[in-house]
Amino acid sequence: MPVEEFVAGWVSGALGLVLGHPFDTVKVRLQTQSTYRGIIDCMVRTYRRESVLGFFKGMSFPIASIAVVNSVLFGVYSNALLLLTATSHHERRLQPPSYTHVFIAGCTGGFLQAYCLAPFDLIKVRLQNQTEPRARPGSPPPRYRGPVHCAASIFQEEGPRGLFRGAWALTLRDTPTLGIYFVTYEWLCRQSTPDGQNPSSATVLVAGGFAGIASWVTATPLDVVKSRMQMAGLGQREFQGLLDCMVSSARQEGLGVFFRGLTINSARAFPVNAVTFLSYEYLLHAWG
Ligand SMILES: CN(C)C(=N)NCCC[C@H](N)C(=O)O
Repeated sequence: MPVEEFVAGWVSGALGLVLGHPFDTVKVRLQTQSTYRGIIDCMVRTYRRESVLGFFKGMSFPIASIAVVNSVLFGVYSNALLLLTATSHHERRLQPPSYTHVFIAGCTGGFLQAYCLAPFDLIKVRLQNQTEPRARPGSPPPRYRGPVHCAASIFQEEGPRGLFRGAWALTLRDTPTLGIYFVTYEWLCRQSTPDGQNPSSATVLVAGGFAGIASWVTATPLDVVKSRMQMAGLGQREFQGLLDCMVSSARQEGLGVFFRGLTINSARAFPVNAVTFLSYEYLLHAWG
């Protein structure tokens, strides 16, 4: 089993993550808290109350976990294509796989990464939603003191299964949308690259960016549901399950609720995924 894809997936994912985390914090807050009037209001209030550090809350755990999550995604994707088409990454420029194979391999990568991602994503979302400024003498401490304390508290208060809160919504979000992600990327690369050649860096950047946008646009409704289910259990709203979360959110806030965070998600998706694909292709080429 080729391992380069796993390593390239890890490095490229980490670069994209640091770039996109501030946008991700604003998105999560818009999706789960109804107190903000929009993106700018959320950014201004976060900055005023928590300084620039507020945008980076909850980033340390994803950085640690991206090694597993992104390498599983890219590694499983590439190895699934190897199984389906009997071609390695380098051979695929001369013998491009069908879009059906790309979609199936992307869905497989998405499905498996969702299970690795679930507990890390839960902790990230819980920490991102803490709006308290950094601890000052006399001010009440935030509920979670950091990622390890957050994981331990969830384990104690909500049980081991609590760490997988929202995992089902996450799996439903990631399985088809990662198929869309890789199909969009492949399609855009093939449109602007002569047969048998490697796509240029500019093509990879644009195709990666639009692959990110296409996948996040389709992922946003289930992303909202996932974030809300992850925040349930904190003594706020409780849901009976995924369907209950969808129905009660739509009843109380209208159908528009499923598109919360769409703009910021798309704005974040372009640079994050442009950098992710560029570094992924670059590393595989360099090791080639
Ligand atoms: C729609 N979904 C779930 C994705 N496209 N996932 C791939 C993640 C890529 C990058 N780390 C990001 O956060 O955009």
